Amino acid sequence: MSDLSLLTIRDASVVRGKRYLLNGLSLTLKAGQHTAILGPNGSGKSTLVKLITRQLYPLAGGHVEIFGQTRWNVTELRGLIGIVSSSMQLDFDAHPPLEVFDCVVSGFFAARGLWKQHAVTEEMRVRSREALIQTGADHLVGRDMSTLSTGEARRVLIARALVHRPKALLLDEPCAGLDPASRRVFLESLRRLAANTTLIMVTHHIEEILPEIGHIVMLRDGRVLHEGGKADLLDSAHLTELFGMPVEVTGRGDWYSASVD
Ligand SMILES: Nc1ncnc2c1ncn2[C@@H]1O[C@H](COP(=O)(O)OP(=O)(O)OP(=O)(O)O)[C@@H](O)[C@H]1O
Repeated sequence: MSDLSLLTIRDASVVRGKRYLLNGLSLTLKAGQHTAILGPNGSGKSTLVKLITRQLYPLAGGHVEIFGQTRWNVTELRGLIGIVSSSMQLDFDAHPPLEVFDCVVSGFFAARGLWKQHAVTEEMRVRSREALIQTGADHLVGRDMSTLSTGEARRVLIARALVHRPKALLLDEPCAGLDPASRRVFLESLRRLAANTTLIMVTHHIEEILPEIGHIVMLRDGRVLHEGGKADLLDSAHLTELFGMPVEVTGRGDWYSASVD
């Protein structure tokens, strides 16, 4: 594992009105360190993702660094961290129609679909095909995005993020909207990606934490409540504290599950 910092956030606060969405949050993730960011509804997970994508900025004094860079543009960011959230999916669902392969290739142009001005090279096509194979979505080529199931569309969007060969993938609620069987199949495909890319999963379900993920960040009230190794943190006492009610954690092989009385 490399000691290179993938993400360093120091003393980041984000305020809306009188409310602190993030409250002096500090966090360092290392390259190669697969991580789950876990927290209840309203703990600040989406706000944290928006801070990384620069949809939001911290108050003065806060600091966000990605692979040692404090300034980056959107194009550079895609090569550093590929970001896929369930809300992004809505952008690709609607009109006009968008074919799966075009959706992935258009990732090179940060566009929704291909237009006359986009010069698609053979290398872009090769990389798009590779990315679709990596996520197990190559059989969907030819379909329209609006006809795909939630899980299928998410695989295509992850492939779209992978065309940039990012050093890390940030997956915001990657299993939202998936039934239990689809979720397990989808999680198995994410496990394969973990071999080549650092995964950062944002979730409120410990059932989604892949065996490959060893590092846990617990968010509550806009700050880091606990951070550390999976074996130390994924237990009933820590989850009860995190969610503010009795939670019973059970380990099943390399996976975990939680139940609430
Ligand atoms: N624009 C805003 N104005 C005021 N409050 C906001 C705004 N955006 C978010 N919040 C509040 O900030 C808190 C953190 O929101 P955020 O969406 O980051 O939480 P989350 O952990 O992603 O939650 P969830 O799991 O429900 O998606 C919530 O209490 C939310 O109501």
